Amino acid sequence: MPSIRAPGAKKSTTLTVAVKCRPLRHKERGRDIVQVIESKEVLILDPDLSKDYLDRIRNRTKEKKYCFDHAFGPDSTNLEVYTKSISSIIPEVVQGLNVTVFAYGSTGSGKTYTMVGTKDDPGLMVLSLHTVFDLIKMDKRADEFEVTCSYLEVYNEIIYDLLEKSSGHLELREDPEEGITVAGLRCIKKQMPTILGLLQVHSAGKILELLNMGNSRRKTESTEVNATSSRSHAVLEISVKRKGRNKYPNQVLHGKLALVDLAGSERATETNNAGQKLRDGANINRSLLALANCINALGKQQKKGLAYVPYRNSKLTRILKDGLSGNSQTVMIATISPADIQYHHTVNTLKYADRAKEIKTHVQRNVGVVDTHVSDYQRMIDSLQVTEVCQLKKKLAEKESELSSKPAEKAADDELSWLNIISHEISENVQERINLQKAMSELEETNLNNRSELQRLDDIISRHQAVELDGAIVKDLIARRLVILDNIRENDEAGINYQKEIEANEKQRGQLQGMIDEAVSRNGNKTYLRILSQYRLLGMANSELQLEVAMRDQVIRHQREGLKNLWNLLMGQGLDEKQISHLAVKQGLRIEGWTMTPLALVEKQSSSLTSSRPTSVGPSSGIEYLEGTKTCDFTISIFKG
Ligand SMILES: Nc1ncnc2c1ncn2[C@@H]1O[C@H](COP(=O)(O)OP(=O)(O)OP(=O)(O)O)[C@@H](O)[C@H]1O
Repeated sequence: MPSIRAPGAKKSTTLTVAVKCRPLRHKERGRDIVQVIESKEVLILDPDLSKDYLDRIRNRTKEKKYCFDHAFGPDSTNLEVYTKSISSIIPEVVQGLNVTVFAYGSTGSGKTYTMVGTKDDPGLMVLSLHTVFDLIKMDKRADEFEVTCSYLEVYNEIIYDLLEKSSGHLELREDPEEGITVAGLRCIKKQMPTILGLLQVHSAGKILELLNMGNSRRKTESTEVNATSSRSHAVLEISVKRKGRNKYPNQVLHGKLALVDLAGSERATETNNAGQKLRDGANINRSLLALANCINALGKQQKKGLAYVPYRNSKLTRILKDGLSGNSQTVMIATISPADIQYHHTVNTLKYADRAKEIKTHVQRNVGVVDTHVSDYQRMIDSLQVTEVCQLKKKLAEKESELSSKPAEKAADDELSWLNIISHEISENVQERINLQKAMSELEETNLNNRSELQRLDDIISRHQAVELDGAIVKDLIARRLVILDNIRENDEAGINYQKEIEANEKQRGQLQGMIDEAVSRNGNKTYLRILSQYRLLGMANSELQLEVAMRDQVIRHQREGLKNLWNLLMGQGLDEKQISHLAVKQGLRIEGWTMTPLALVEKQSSSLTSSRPTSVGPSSGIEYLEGTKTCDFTISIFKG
């Protein structure tokens, strides 16, 4: 019997921010200027000792104080950080919720130490993994669990697999069911109670072994501040699928835990590096800049409503999208150094963390079904990418080494490697275009919502003005109207920039294509050309499939919207669960996952729902104007008929 899913309850939660100050190192010059007060406050003393009492009372001091959810001093262990700020939310992962933990701070401030740790002081990645396995072992129900683990790094805006010895470049995919995924990323799988899977892992210990191997593959460099500075952003993802044996047998709860060790947040110039290192710095900062922009926009969203969040501006922010805004309970660990020479970095990190406190996420249980058309489709594309394209790449490499062993063909060889680079650039160019087009359509959607809110506001303002009701209300509504207009203007400006980027991207595509066609027409090596054209054709086919997937995502989003309206309509009629189920049965439909009556649901979701009472417009507008509408959020999935 075909089925639809009942609306799921969403829980709004703010980002948890914890600060950890590392100990002053023996070799470190300078003075300790950080004080942690009552496990919540962080006081940064003025690094300039020459300031006298008078300067201080004239408020010329650079002393600063911040308050966070948790603050840990130099004596705190990783276990303490874990127990107080994370351990309570890890069990949610086993219950189908998403959790994201990321460490942010300047180079040498202790991010890797906190996330990975040492043998004597294991880090948050290790402690969380143990908890996940322990929780599964202790589970009393007869449910089946599947735990998979992947570990990647983003270096110079390229994604590498840390679980692969020599990983190629990996690409991001957007799946309407799974969210952002990385095609071709190696996943270590453990199934409980039956152990199946390609790569079997019998315990957390085995995964930890692989994790250590992955860490040793991370791109590190010696900077002036840190001898083994991580130049990349590393993301460990632990995914837990739980399949019920008795109730809803084809229902799967899918929780994800993402643990992120970011690269240093310092500016490239300040690490006094040059050449490749400087390029690393610029690219690391491109991702971190994008992250800062997203955090700003998300903070603004709490105050202003529908601000556009530019997740698409970097690989890192695309990967972290769910963790930052969407369906995730998120913890930020801001790491700082106590040294006076690090004052500016420390204050920058704390300012950033202070802003992040404002971010709200909306957590919802991820419920799926065992089999879906969508994931089949995605798997098909991934296998095309991973197997066929990889095989062709291998053949190409073989052919190239064969050619380079013949001196007479050296010129052809050079030409061929050049062609290879160009082919890769074309594929990157297509990816970028898809990304830009999606960003454009998201922007348009945001502005569509802004415009409809504007329309509603205008109607209500004119109604209020007509009957000359309370002037204060009209004043508030007009102020809100200005905020919305401001949002629309900013989004329109961002749209113009995206449009320009799309045009530049198309121009580059044309140039690359022209170069490759010319080179191919000049090259005489028939075998190579055959393989190359096959490779390119496959690459094109893959890109086209991706475009189709992007368009299909859009359709699914609209279907989701349609179904949401349908539920709103049903609930607006005041029907109860029994009546709706009865209607559904008559239509040959089954409703899955109903755990409470729609009325109870309406009450639970009081922030987004309205009954006959008016409700507020924006998250903090304090204005009430919507009348008599009921709305609710829900999830849908695609079922085989
Ligand atoms: N809590 C701590 N206790 C003891 N030593 C620490 C602690 N935190 C960090 N350290 C030490 O400080 C140094 C820098 O730490 P780490 O490499 O973790 O910094 P990072 O923020 O990851 O730097 P980068 O961004 O350059 O990779 C290391 O030698 C580490 O062992």
